[in-house]
Parts: sequence; C-alpha cells; structure tokens
Amino acid sequence: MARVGTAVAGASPGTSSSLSIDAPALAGQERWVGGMLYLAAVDPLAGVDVLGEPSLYWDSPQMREVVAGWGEAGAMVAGSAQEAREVLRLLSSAATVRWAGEVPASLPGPWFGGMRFAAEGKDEGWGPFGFGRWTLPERMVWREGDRLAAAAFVPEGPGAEEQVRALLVGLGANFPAGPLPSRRTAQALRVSSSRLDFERSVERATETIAQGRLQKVVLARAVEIEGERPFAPVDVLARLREQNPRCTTFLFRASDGTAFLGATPETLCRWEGRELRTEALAGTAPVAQAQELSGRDKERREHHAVVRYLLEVLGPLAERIDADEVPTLLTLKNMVHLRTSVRAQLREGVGVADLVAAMHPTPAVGGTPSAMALAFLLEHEGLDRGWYAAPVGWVGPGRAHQVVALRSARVKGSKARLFVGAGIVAGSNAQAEWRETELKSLTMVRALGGTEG
Ligand SMILES: C=C(O[C@H]1C=CC=C(C(=O)O)[C@@H]1O)C(=O)O
Repeated sequence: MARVGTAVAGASPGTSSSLSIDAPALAGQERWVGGMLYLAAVDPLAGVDVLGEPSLYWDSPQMREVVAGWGEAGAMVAGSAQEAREVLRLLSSAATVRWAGEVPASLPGPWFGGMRFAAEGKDEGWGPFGFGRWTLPERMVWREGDRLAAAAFVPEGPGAEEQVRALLVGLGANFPAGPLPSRRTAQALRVSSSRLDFERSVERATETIAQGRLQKVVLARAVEIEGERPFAPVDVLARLREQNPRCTTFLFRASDGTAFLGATPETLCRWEGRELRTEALAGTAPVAQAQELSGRDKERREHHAVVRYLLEVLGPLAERIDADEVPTLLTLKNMVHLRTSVRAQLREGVGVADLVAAMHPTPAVGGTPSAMALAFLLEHEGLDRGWYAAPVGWVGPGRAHQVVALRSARVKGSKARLFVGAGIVAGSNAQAEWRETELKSLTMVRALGGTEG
C-alpha cells in the first residue's frame, strides 16, 4: 500500500508523521493548502543563506524550469514499482493542493521525487530513500517567466491558511535578491573503483552477446569518493548547473539527509496533457572525436536499440509518434552523445504513470531484450543502483517531467558514491568502456570539487 505522510510545518525530511492511508483513496480530495507570492529575487538557490540547505533542487534550462525546495509538507512513499505507478497516477490526476488566494500561472511539481532502478538491492546507503518517494516541499521557490515565485504548503486543517501566510511573509521578507555567490571549494579527493571487476563484467557481457542471448546491456559501476571535508550539496549543485548547461541538475534528499544529486543529459518524459517529449540518448565519444561518432557502427547499434525500443513501447500508448530520422550530436562539456528526439500525441487517458511503467528502463540504461538484460545485471553487475539510472523528477495534475538519473552521486558527509555506466554491444572493448565511464565520471568529480585528474 502506498502511504501518505504529513509533516508539521518547519519539519525537515525524515520527520514526516506516518498518517498511513491508501494513496488512491486520496484522489479528488484536497489535503494541503498552498499560497504564493512573487519575489524580487533572481536565484532560487540563493535561499540557502536564510533557509539552509535545500531539500530539493531542479534546474532544467531546456524547459526553463528552476526550483528549490525546503522542508516537507507531505510525502508519498511507494514500496514497489506497482505502488510507484499508483502514486504517480494519483499525483498526476488529483489536485492535492487547495490554493488560498492567488493561483500560480504555472508551476513545476509541486511533487518531487524518484524511485529505484530495480526492486532488489543490498546497499544500505539507499535504505533512507526507500523504493520510491515523492515530497511536497513546505516552501518552494521557482522561476515563472522572468520572475521568481514562492509558495508555501501546509496540511489542510484548522489554522492552515494562517500558517501558509506566515511562511510566505518570512519568504518575502528574507529571500536574498542576488544570485548565489560563487563558492569555489576545490579539494583533494580520494577516488577508488575496481577496474578489474568492471572489465570482467564487460567481457562476460560480450560473451553472452556472442552466444546470442543478449543484444545490448548497459553495465554500471560505482566510484567511491572521499573528500578532505564534508561536501556541501549547494556548492556541488552550483558547479553542476554552471558546468552542464545542457543537462538537468537535480537534488533529492532522503529522510536522513543523504543527498542524491547529479546533472543528467537524458529526459525520460516531459508530459503535458496529450503531448509527450522523449529522446533516445546512447552512443558516446570524447568531444575531440565528435565528428567520427555518427559514423561508428558500434555506437549506432547502441543508439538504435534505444530508438527501436521507444517506438515499440510507445506504439500502443500513442495516436501519433514523430522521431528524428537521423540522430544528432548532443555536445556536453567533455563528451558527445548521439541523440534522437521523439515526440508523441498520446491516446486519451495515458499519463505519466503509464509512460514511466512502459518506458523504464530504456536500453540506454538497461538493455535488449529488456528482461534478459535486467537478469544479466542482477547476476553480474554486482551493484545496487538505487536511484541511479531511474526516473526522477516532478509531477502535478496533468503534467510531469521525469529525467533518467545519470551522472549522479549519493553524498553523505565527506563521502560520495558516484555511478557511471556504458552500453555494451557486440564488438565492445572492456578497456574502451572503462575509459568511457571515466569520462562520464568527470561530471560529478568536477562538481565535487576535484580536478580532472
Ligand atoms: C548509462 C549512462 O549513460 C547512458 C546515456 C548516454 C550514453 C550512454 C552510452 O553511450 O553508453 C548510456 O547509454 C551513464 O551516464 O551512466
């Protein structure tokens, strides 16, 4: 059963009480009161100076979405993929917020969260994140057109509107007007990961592919990082967004304060009414080899596995699908990817819950045939991916934006566990795949304050 938790105003993540109700039973009812105002400010992240470290951050320059959130007015928890589907269905169909006063013209969310890549896993560090968790922040600040807007939410009940007003007055009076001052806190990092284990798994994968049991599998590994002093998630976010303007920078915080953050280039779905935007992103080269990438057979096969899969799973959900005829190059700071943009007109009644259930995991993070690839990962990858490579993002009535949580790390104190993967097909070479994952790890290594090494 999916559970809903409400938290007292001012509570930090983890202090949600356990009002335990069947999530679908909530449908159509209003359980939180929200209020909003406009701020004379430019940067949601600047709120750190008065509100402390945010509990969530979301910055998608492509979609002009920037949101920071503090505290937790409510949480929805899912213990399985089925429950996650129920929660997404509920949050995308029911109006969970009753607005007191002005109603925002548009707002991302207001529910933010994610889920695990797969059901099984033994890494205790993922425990506080649960299988899936979506939260309604107590205070949130976002960009609306050229302005910043702020909202406060509290559970519906006596005095709720007064509490909302008090929170808004505090936000309006104290929110810093300028951008977050840049804080350069480079530090020496101890970095370790087992190259031998990864290369052995790649070899096992190519053997299985040669036997004809798999066509593609995306193998990932963890990189353990230790800093000289605790990492400050806000500093890491500031660097991520600055260094990765083509990516979605995100932060989600678990009940014990552990941060999961990253800057991903891959959108799983941007859904609004009947419109869907998605993409196939697979096939990678260093920027210096950008011109050769489109012609490389191995990368094209890696890429086309994803395009074919998307067209196949979206077929029954869509009235019309339009995909680029040839992949384009997506250029990031130090690497390029092959990208095929896919747009669809969805059938009546299809929503984000159906899309996530049908699409995740795409062969950009799983493989083909999908079930075989997932079984292979379970047996040979030796990694609990947790929320890495899984759908994370925001959801609200009739709209949602979910990205694939790549180029990401779980951060607690001075320790970070970073995740990187690479698509393996016939002809993949273990050393080259290692180098590709090293390249991908630079996104987070740089943001954590390390040099390129
Ligand atoms: C699995 C990852 O990247 C995926 C997305 C883009 C390109 C990929 C590739 O070329 O292998 C991967 O499919 C990762 O960054 O951990």
